[in-house]
Amino acid sequence: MSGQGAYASPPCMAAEVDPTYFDPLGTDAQQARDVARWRRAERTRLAGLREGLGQTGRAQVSNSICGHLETVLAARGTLRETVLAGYWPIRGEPDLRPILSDLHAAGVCIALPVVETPAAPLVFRRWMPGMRMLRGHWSIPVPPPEAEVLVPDIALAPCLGWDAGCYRLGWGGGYYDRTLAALSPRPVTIGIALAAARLITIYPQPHDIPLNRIVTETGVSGERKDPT
Ligand SMILES: Nc1nc2c(c(=O)[nH]1)N(C=O)[C@@H](CNc1ccc(C(=O)N[C@@H](CCC(=O)O)C(=O)O)cc1)CN2
Ligand SMILES: Nc1ncnc2c1ncn2[C@@H]1O[C@H](COP(=O)(O)OP(=O)(O)OP(=O)(O)O)[C@@H](O)[C@H]1O
Repeated sequence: MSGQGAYASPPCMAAEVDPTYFDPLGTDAQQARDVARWRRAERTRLAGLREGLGQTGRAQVSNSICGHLETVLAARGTLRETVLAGYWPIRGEPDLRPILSDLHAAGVCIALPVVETPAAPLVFRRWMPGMRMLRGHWSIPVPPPEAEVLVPDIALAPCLGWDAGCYRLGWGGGYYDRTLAALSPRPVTIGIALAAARLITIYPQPHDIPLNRIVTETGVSGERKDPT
């Protein structure tokens, strides 16, 4: 971009007239960059934390999470014909495939997220145990293109980090936030995380959408209700 007219409005010169002038937009941009840098460092640390558990530790975590998740879902009554979005585990994420298979056997429609367009909302496609999977964006296994597109009633979102406000830190693509922003009504959202991945805050930004609950290997967070 060059020359005048490339911007929607002329640059703000107020600080040159009065250096103490507070430019809220400039400050927000700096803060957003600081948060993005902090999040990148936290993602590396939190991925290492999960790595450090080893396969046996991660399997124990996955087992316990499946148990707590079962309790949370059972409290919702029958889920027959409900669409529940899970995920195919990557990079040490808790493996919920056993519970997804059980739910499928109980008549729940299971969907998995697919990045069909980068930097756009996720698409959810129907999954069944044993289904042929393809490698999608980021090499994540996804159902084939002929699998039915579904809209989830409940979405499980894997979290690298989380906070007490039920805010989620993911892999940095912004995919769940974009997806939840585009869905109306929003699905019930359940974050899946390691207890030790709890942060004091993820420094929520305007685009961050909190989840309704977080399930870890040690239990279930209180429910965060959506504003009505
Ligand atoms: N198992 C699983 N499936 C999932 C997700 C997930 O978190 N776990 N997703 C949850 O969203 C979606 C994929 N998420 C992705 C998140 C980031 C990038 C990515 O390209 N990351 C960049 C960094 C981005 C940045 O920092 O600006 C990279 O690592 O180069 C790709 C996919 C859908 N499927
Ligand atoms: N609704 C949205 N519209 C446009 N851009 C968005 C939206 N939500 C998030 N983003 C972009 O995505 C970037 C990454 O967001 P964030 O750090 O919250 O990712 P994340 O939640 O960790 O990622 P993921 O959901 O993919 O695991 C943000 O800097 C923002 O620019």
